[in-house]
Amino acid sequence: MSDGTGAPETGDYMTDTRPIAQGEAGPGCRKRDPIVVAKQVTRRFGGINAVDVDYLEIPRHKITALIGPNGAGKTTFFNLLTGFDQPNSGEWTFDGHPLSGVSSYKVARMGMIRTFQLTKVMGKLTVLENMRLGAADQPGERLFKALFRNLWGGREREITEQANVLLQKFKLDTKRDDYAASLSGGQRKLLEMARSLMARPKLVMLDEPMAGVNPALTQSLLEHIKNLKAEGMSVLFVEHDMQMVRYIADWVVVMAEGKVVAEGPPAEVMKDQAVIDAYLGAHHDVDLGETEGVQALEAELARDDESVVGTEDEGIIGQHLTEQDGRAEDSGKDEG
Ligand SMILES: Nc1ncnc2c1ncn2[C@@H]1O[C@H](COP(=O)(O)OP(=O)(O)OP(=O)(O)O)[C@@H](O)[C@H]1O
Repeated sequence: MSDGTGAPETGDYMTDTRPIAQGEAGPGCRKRDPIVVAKQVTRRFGGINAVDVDYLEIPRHKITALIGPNGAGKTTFFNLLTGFDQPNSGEWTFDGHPLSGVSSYKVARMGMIRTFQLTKVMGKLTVLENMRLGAADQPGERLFKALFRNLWGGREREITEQANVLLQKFKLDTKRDDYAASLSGGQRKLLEMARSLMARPKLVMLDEPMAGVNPALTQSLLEHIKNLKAEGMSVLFVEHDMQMVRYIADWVVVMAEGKVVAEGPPAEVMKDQAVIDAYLGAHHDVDLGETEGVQALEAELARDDESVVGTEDEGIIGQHLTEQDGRAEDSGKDEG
């Protein structure tokens, strides 16, 4: 810290301790440096207001968790921001550029890349071929390629080199010539994350990156997410597991019934009454901001079949419950 304001040395995003919000944290609060600004974004399915976000800014160079109970609208909001779905109303900008109505392909080219809850790697392509598909301007089989073979040949080599570096980082280099279908669920998640980096994104959006991942790979995924920030990217991720959120998120946005009901640093947000109400219903006295609080909640939920925190087979809380029930830990999910 050179200037005493908490601003990082150039490029050191891990040590930036300046407040993320301008002023008090709360739903729709302004950020010091937003990368996404969304206004009055709505999406209805029949009579359901799946997304009804009045105003939201996503901070740049930070890891933001988007949490909320099942059906809160998190995935729909991801789909809207990235052009995979169209809103009924609303507008948003990414890095200062208006993005509403822009196709998913163009959104990706502009540097906003997402992964999916269920991975979308191509099983019949090799790991390396999947990686090459992720490059922003991969030449493919265009006429130009034939005409300017040397030029494209150089770019193709560059893409392969970039893919090899990433595969090594993600410890998938020994699998590079294997079909993606042969990878475990956790390895496919790693591949999808590695592939998303081929386009050199500014914002990486991860939809439930930890779900179904074997605990042995969870730590590695968490470190990779932290590394994205260390390398200057912004991250927005959906996660049900509160421990994970507390471990890596700088900022937490809470959705319930399509709306943003709370925002703030993880420890504070998890004490927020609106969050507790949205998640816990009757369990008002439990503090999600502390490990002991989570344990107390586990014990309480174990006695209450109706409670929903995350889903039955996802997340630390869910895992504990299934263990206590004497059922398999990874029931029915992809294993890592
Ligand atoms: N294509 C669709 N058609 C009809 N309803 C939909 C569609 N997609 C989502 N919904 C509804 O919109 C609401 C929000 O769903 P969404 O999947 O965005 O929630 P979520 O917060 O991502 O939930 P989860 O944590 O379970 O993934 C839900 O009521 C859901 O049933």
